[in-house]
This record gives sequence, structure tokens and C-alpha cells, in this order.
Amino acid sequence: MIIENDLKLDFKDVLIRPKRSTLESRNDVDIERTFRFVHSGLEWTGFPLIAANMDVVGTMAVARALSRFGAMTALHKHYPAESLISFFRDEDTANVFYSLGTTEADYDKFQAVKAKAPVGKLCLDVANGYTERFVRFIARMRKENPDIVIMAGNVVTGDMAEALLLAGADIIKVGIGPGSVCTTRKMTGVGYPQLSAIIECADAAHGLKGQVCGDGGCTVPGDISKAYGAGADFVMLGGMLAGHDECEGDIRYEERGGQKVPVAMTFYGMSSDTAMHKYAGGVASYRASEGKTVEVPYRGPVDGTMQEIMGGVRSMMTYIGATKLKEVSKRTTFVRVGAQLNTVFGG
Ligand SMILES: NC(=O)C1=CN([C@@H]2O[C@H](COP(=O)(O)OP(=O)(O)OC[C@H]3O[C@@H](n4cnc5c(N)ncnc54)[C@H](OP(=O)(O)O)[C@@H]3O)[C@@H](O)[C@H]2O)C=CC1
Ligand SMILES: Nc1nc2c(ncn2[C@@H]2O[C@H](COP(=O)(O)O)[C@@H](O)[C@H]2O)c(=O)[nH]1
Ligand SMILES: [K+]
Repeated sequence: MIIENDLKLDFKDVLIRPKRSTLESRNDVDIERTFRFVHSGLEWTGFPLIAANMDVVGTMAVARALSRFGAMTALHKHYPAESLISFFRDEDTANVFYSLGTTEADYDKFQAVKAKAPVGKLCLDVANGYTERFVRFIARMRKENPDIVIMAGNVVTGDMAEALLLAGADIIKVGIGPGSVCTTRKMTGVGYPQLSAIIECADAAHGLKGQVCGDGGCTVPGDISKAYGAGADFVMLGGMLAGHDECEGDIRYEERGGQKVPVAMTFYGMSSDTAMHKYAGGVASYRASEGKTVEVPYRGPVDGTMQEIMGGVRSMMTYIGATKLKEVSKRTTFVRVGAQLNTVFGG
């Protein structure tokens, strides 16, 4: 029996220590980054935030809205080929990932889309990025698509981040079990605290000139700043982007003052009963669901949330004296804390 005694940390366990700074305004910082991807050799510039490839948030409408902020979207896997063909053929998709798993059906659909429309970025997304099958799949996709940016995951340790990079991924997606609608840790006992997972995978990936995307577990804008501080090149969000007009899913209305007003929207994990009933005709007898279905408050257009997120990141940068987002991880010192919020009037 091996027990790792090093303490592993989550976003809630740390704060970022302020540092002396010459910056005078939150308007003076640059939250864009430019990356050149190691295998595809392509370059991308923008605000490195990605809407998760989940039914509710990985939508074409979210992609259009986030792109106006220079941010990205990984479309969910369940759009029919025809919709994907017209989207990738007719719209600006510099900030859009086409997502797929390792099934033959996913592969065939991608081949059909690729034959008719230019796809520049792929998100190879499976729950468990530790399988030999997944490594082989990445290698095959890289060989067949030398000029496409490939993001792949999920993993949480440096050894496997390296393995996926060496197999052909440009960006490693990091996170097992931190998600807002994830029940993997509860159901399986498997996982890794997200802040440490990002730190360790970033260290491994950067050594090989790859990038990492911290996926899951951000609950407030400050968590996104901590993810960048830990070394995440990109941050992926599900729950924080749910509940908006551009999302897919049912809105619940309530009668208020004689008017019907929208109050809540459904959000669910891609491994939840809801998703499995929708796409697989139920939960296979040998599996258990590893996601849940929740209601989130209705929040109107996603623009407001994006402004809050970007404002939070800009402010963090002035607190630590980082002019460019690229400098944030170098200028970050985390302090371990026992508590970080004053909850006297609620969370
Ligand atoms: N980041 C995270 O912590 C997690 C994320 N998710 C999200 O939900 C999506 C749907 O997940 P899901 O339908 O469960 O699976 P995936 O879409 O990831 O993959 C399914 C394939 O992997 C095989 N597999 C082997 N071991 C596992 C395992 N432990 N968990 C899942 N699949 C396994 C499955 O075979 P078989 O079914 O025969 O076993 C199947 O062939 C994922 O693509 C991901 O986006 C889901 C869970 C965890
Ligand atoms: N274990 C599960 N993880 C899931 C499921 N559906 C999505 N996910 C992961 O969560 C992130 C988003 O996290 P959030 O905290 O920002 O909401 C997403 O990108 C997936 O990696 C699921 O059913 N089970
Ligand atoms: K995802």
C-alpha cells in the first residue's frame, strides 16, 4: 500500500498573495494570450477561457457570444453532422472546438463533417484519459489531422499529461471529479484536488512545450484567477456559464406580480441519468451515472457573466502587478488558508 502524504490543494484552500505593483488601473492589463501549439504549429490569440462541451453550455449560441469576447467554446458532441457542417463552413470558428469521444460513431461523424467543412480545433474528451485506448486514439487523430489543434483529456497527473502530449495532443485537459454536476468522486472514490492537478500537469506539459486547460471546479471568478495562477493556460467552465439565454435547456417561469418571469434553467452532467437517457436510451446495466441534474438561477444574456469574469481576472492582475496574463503564474504566490470568505451574510 502506497500513501502519498504530500498535501494536495483545491481552489478553496488558497488565496493569491498581493504584490507591489506599478499598474494604475484595471484597464491597463492585457488578458489576451498568444499560443503556438506544439504539434499543429498553429497560433491562437484570445482570452483563454473555454465553455465546456456539455449539452447546456457547449452550444453554437454560446460560441457566437463568447467569441465576441475573444473566448472559446467546445461544442457538445450531440449536434447532428448537418448542423456542424453548416456551422464550420459558414461561420467564424477560430474560437471553436469540435468535440468527440472515442466511439466509432463519433469518429464517423467527424469524418463526414471534415469532408465538407474546415475544422481547426478538436476536443477529444473522455471521462477517463488513462486508458491505452485513448492514447492510441489521440495518436490516430494526430496522424490523420496534422494541422488541427488537438485538446485531449481528462487526466490529473504529470505522467499522463506527458503521455497524451507525446501521443499528439497540443493541449491537455485537466480535471477528474471537480465539476459542479460531477459525482465521480462520490461514486468511485477517484479524483485529485484540482489546484494541485493543474500545478502538476502544467509543470509536466510546459516542459514539453504543451499547454494545459484546467477543466472543472471553478465556482466564482476568483477560482479562474487561481487556475491561471497555478499554471493553467486555458480554463474550461460548465456551471458558471449555465443559466443564460444562449444555453440549451428548459427555462422555468414563475408568476410574479401578474407576470411570467424566467427564474431557473436545467443543467446536467454528461454522464448523468438525464444525458444517458437522452443519448444512450438509459444507463447500461454495468454502469452507474456519474453526474447529476440541477436547476441553476436564470441569469439572462451571457455577456454580463463574461464581463464579471473578465473584470475579476483584470483586478487580480493589478493586485499582483501582472501586466500580461502570461505573467500571472510567475507572479503568483499562493497562501494556504483555513477559511477564505466572510459568510456572515451568506456565501
Ligand atoms: N472530468 C470528469 O471527471 C468526468 C467527465 N465526464 C464527462 O461526461 C462525458 C460522458 O462520460 P461517459 O459517458 O461516462 O464516458 P466517456 O464518453 O468518457 O467514454 C466512454 C468510453 O470509455 C469507456 N470507459 C472505460 N472506463 C470508463 C470510466 N471509468 N468512465 C467512463 N467511461 C469509461 C466506456 O466504455 P464502457 O461504457 O463500456 O465502460 C466508453 O467506451 C465525458 O465525455 C466527459 O465530458 C464524465 C465523468 C467524469
Ligand atoms: N464526473 C463528471 N464530470 C462531468 C460531467 N459532466 C461534465 N463533467 C465535467 O465537468 C466539467 C465542468 O465543470 P464545472 O465545475 O465548470 O461545471 C466539464 O468540462 C467536464 O469535464 C459528469 O456527468 N460527470
Ligand atoms: K468537458
